[in-house]
Amino acid sequence: MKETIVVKIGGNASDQLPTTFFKQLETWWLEGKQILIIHGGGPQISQWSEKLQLPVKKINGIRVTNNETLNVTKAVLLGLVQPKLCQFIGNAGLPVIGLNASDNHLLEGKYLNQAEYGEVGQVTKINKKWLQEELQNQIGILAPLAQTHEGQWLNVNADMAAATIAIQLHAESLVLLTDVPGVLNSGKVVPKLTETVADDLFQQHIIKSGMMPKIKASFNALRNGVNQTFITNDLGRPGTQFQYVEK
Ligand SMILES: Nc1ncnc2c1ncn2[C@@H]1O[C@H](COP(=O)(O)OP(=O)(O)O)[C@@H](O)[C@H]1O
Ligand SMILES: CC(=O)N[C@@H](CCC(=O)OP(=O)(O)O)C(=O)O
Repeated sequence: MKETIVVKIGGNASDQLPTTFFKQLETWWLEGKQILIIHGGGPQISQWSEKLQLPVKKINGIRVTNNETLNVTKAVLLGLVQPKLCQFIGNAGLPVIGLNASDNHLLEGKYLNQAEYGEVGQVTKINKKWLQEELQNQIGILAPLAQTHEGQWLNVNADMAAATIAIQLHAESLVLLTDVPGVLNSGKVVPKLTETVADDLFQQHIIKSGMMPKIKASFNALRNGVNQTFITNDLGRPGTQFQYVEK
């Protein structure tokens, strides 16, 4: 079976993708790898929520989402962020398809903690067979939303969605592309990060906010069979590589 690479692009990163991003995608594509991109859009959702005078609240990097925020999230991710990314990648001469949870039951999910976060979920199941077929012919760009078995849409943190999907696809690598060159400690990138060191940086409040779901997602992926996980702002540089030590 072809090697699969899952790349998550944060909302900040998606507005200013460097040439190296498209070059690396092209290299992987020409090498015959399957590529799935999960896109975020957090800053864009916050911006539109503010314009619409809706509350913007995150707990540990997870957006508290009521029904109105859920509608804004769907509109922004599927109406603004995803088409723009498809356009950029298509303009780079690569075959691409935009995807969402409702395509052939692509992403099923369940509530994370409705009392705390509202209409927020985690991915529980993917339509792997159909997705693998789609990825044979084109690069997939998928939004981080899921649907419950009953059809209720859920907002999913894109880092967490990317990790679960990478696990279910038995991906070789998961790359979290963001607006910082890796996990930073005193202004320097930590090149290799174990869970013990990550816990320590978290206790010291050096790892916080949007970095928290990324750390959790990266170790979750490694624990469950993904061979390599990275956080970087440039696909040409490894940034921080996560190291899983079995306990
Ligand atoms: N130790 C850390 N190293 C680097 N970034 C950190 C750290 N702790 C918190 N952050 C924050 O995490 C942000 C990346 O998360 P986020 O804004 O959610 O990005 P994305 O939109 O790519 O998911 C960085 O811009 C930075 O502000
Ligand atoms: C539940 C939850 O937090 N969902 C995220 C989905 C988008 C996202 O994760 O975007 P970034 O990767 O750009 O942060 C949100 O509403 O912001």
